Amino acid sequence: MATTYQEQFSVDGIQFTTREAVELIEIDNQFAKATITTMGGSVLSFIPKGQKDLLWVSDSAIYDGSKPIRGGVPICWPWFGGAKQPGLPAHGFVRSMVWTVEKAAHLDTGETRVLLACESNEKTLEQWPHVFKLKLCVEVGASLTLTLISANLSDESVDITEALHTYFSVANPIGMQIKGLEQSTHLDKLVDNAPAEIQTDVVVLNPPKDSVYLNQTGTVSIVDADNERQIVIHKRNSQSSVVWNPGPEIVKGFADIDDQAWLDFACVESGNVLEDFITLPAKAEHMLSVQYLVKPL
Ligand SMILES: O=P(O)(O)OC[C@H]1O[C@@H](O)[C@H](O)[C@@H](O)[C@@H]1O
Repeated sequence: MATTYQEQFSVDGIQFTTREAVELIEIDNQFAKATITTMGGSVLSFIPKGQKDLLWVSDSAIYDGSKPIRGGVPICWPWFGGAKQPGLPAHGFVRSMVWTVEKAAHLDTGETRVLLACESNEKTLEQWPHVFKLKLCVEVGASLTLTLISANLSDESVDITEALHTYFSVANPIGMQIKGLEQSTHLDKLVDNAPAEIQTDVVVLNPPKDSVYLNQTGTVSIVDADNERQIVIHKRNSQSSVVWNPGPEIVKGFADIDDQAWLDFACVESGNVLEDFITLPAKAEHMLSVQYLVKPL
């Protein structure tokens, strides 16, 4: 009989469970609780001790393995947004793959580290003809750190776009401030990626919003005022941020988001998208990393 993950990584505070067809990794340490799924290598929940969840997952999310779970931190890779060829999935294919757990352990600091991975196979090569391995290192402590490592195992250089498509749980997205995006070139996806005016003032979310901020490398902060907290996003090797909330009309087109649920989240995504693409030379690796932490207002 095959060894289960629970047998392989037997340690208090790291529990492997299932919900329908989806495998979950439940972490509980002195700093926080977190839930990760092997479906798409996505973190679904991060609750620092004494605080509310930073992440939002839809009440109508689908757990039968047929599609990515709506919420948490889906990984868009090897492309962000629509595919260049018709018939291929938006935001790439790794969010629909079942990832492998390579490591799961507590560190001497009391934090927990889980390493997940996925790699090219016959099906991915049909969609994207490049041999790759993708690793996600999840570190659960007082903050949540996600490090995505893209390895190009082929003999040719390849271009990728990517994003950690994070759904943050917020008390009220209407009029919410998102700091750190001012001064960046900004494209409006709601009007065919039209270049929008560079904003000199702090971005205020007025759903619907679907905006890409290019050449944006600095820290971004979500002012979740009604929860009396600020969610801080520190980024490494990320040139782009994306802000998305469908608002009351567009949300109706999403079967796995309830009509009122746009009031509960804001996606603030970190990555390298559109013209901020990454060229990965043959056999090279690229690392994208984010750290999410909560500060009182
Ligand atoms: O429904 P999906 O494929 O998860 O995408 C959700 C949204 O993801 C955002 O990143 C895009 O900017 C939006 O245009 C898109 O609607």
